[in-house]
Amino acid sequence: MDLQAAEKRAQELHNLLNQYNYEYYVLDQPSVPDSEYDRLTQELLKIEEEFPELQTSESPTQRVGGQVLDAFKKVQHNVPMLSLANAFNEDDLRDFDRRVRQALDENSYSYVCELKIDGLAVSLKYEDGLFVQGSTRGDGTVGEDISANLRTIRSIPLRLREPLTLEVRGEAFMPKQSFIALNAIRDEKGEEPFANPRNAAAGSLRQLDPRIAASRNLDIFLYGVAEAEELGVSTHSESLEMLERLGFKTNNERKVCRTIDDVIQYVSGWADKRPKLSYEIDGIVIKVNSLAQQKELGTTAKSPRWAIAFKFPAEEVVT
Ligand SMILES: NC(=O)c1cnc(N)c2cc(Br)sc12
Repeated sequence: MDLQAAEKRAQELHNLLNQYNYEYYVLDQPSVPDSEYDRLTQELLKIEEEFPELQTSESPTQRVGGQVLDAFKKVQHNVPMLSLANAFNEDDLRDFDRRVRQALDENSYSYVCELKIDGLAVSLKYEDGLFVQGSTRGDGTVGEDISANLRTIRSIPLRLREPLTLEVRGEAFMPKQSFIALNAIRDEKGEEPFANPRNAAAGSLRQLDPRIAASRNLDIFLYGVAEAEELGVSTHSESLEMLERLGFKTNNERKVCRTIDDVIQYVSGWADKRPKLSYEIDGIVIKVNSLAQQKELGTTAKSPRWAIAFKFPAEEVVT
């Protein structure tokens, strides 16, 4: 096989492996057995061994780098990663709604309710559809570059289904079963167990050796697009649909609520459903759906006026 033929076959294998990875890790609906995925991966590794110039960073074989970092670089967030004000009861939610209604010129607005994933907030940057950088929230304006660790999360696409340049936000987390298994291994090794899945996810993503992060079965839900209005999106619901169209994993437990009464009903419905989830949540995020109204409401020094987090009490993890 000459370089031109190798390049053509490598591109075919990238497309196949990216699609199968998407089906398995994002849709949870694999269309081929693992053996087929492994066979194609071996074929690509063989081509890259024979033609090293084809072993590019976007290759599906390059999710886990071998280089151990000395430290994490700092990353400036051009669009600040905000934190949410908290609500703890129905009165807090009604106060929030009253503030929204008073601040908006018009009375017609709706909310989107989403599960508040108990993990680590991260930002992912793509250029022309290729994953170029991933970072932690940090203090909201400066985070740490953990690209090498985030690349190991199989539900994060290395190449989007459209060649867009954009930044997306989400929550990386450790599924409950992975957390239990990890602590069992740590216990056998006489190591300190992680207190909860959130700490385990944060500890895993702060490893300087990406092979450790790769071994921790981390996952992610994306829930925001920075500067979505510039991409022709007018509501948060449409942002989530765009994320899905691009190949990201989103959390489908979400509801558009026309009134705060609907929000309260949705929130109260989730309190006792948490144990059934395969991941931990610590509340429900409620956002004004219209991006124009979000802009009209603006933000305080660190939190948006157009969103609030209803917090549940800490969940007891079954060990
Ligand atoms: N769906 C969401 O907006 C969402 C889910 N889970 C989280 N931990 C967070 C945190 C912020 Br800040 S937003 C958000």
